Amino acid sequence: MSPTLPCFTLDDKVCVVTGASQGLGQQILAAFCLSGGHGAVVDLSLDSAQKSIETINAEVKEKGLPPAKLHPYECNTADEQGVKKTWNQIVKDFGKVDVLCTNAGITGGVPAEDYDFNDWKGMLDVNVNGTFLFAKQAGQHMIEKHIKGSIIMVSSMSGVIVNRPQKQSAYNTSKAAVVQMMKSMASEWGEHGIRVNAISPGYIQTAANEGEEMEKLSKEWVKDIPLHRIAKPEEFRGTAVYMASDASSYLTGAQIVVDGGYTVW
Ligand SMILES: NC(=O)c1ccc[n+]([C@@H]2O[C@H](COP(=O)([O-])OP(=O)(O)OC[C@H]3O[C@@H](n4cnc5c(N)ncnc54)[C@H](O)[C@@H]3O)[C@@H](O)[C@H]2O)c1
Ligand SMILES: OC[C@@H](O)C(O)[C@H](O)CO
Repeated sequence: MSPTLPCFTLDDKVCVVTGASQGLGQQILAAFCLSGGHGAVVDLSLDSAQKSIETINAEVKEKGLPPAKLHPYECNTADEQGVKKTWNQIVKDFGKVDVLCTNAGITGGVPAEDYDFNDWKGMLDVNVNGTFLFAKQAGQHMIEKHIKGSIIMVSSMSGVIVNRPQKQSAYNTSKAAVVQMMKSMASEWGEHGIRVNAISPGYIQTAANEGEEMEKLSKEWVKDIPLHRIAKPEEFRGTAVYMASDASSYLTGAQIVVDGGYTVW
């Protein structure tokens, strides 16, 4: 491997990533493990979390790097009791947590005038409440154990702009809320040396954007993207490692929008 700045290392850091069975979350946890970290895969199914671990381990091995310690956890991030139980188990298994990335999220939407209230609440429950529940556990743990940790919230460019042409008011609202949550927690926990930041991606080639309808939409989306393409999930690895590591030791309360330029207009 080529040398890089030592401050980017995550040697022996324990990293929890929610929704890490696939897509962006899997790439973020893989990046942490390739940088020396260990971690927890939190997702809705134990089976998919285990498969994700196998994929990450295979890449770490292929690159000749030291093996990462990885454990799967089945947890709905919107379930308060489930989150507490999972968090306690993670701390029992690893002894501590240095990095949390709240990535689990759902997408989709219908015109606002037709939005079923239960669907609206369901979106906010996962994207906002699920983020809060995990961040709260991490904040408590890091304060109590005097860990100068890093919390990374996955928001979206949809928290900054309104996407077109698809109508997704609940999703956009949820992602804007995540940014304010991130800033609020950064302001409260800075005195403990805990940093809280957000990655706000543009369109990524993941399962969330697959299917015939999405194919059609993506032809519209690329017209507004200066780089003229949808991102690959691995293109967020660098930003995640930067935010998790000492490379970003003075960064808190910040949102990095990684969107191929979509929000320049
Ligand atoms: N794909 C994009 O274009 C895009 C753009 C901007 C932001 N994002 C955000 O990135 C994050 C990851 O998206 P992705 O594209 O990889 O999606 P994805 O659907 O491929 O993966 C999401 C993962 O989260 C898990 N998950 C969903 N709800 C959960 C819950 N309640 N509890 C635990 N796990 C849960 C899923 O099982 C899945 O493994 C989301 O927060 C999404 O909003 C995605
Ligand atoms: O499927 C649409 C979503 O991926 C979403 O709009 C994304 O967050 C990009 O803004």
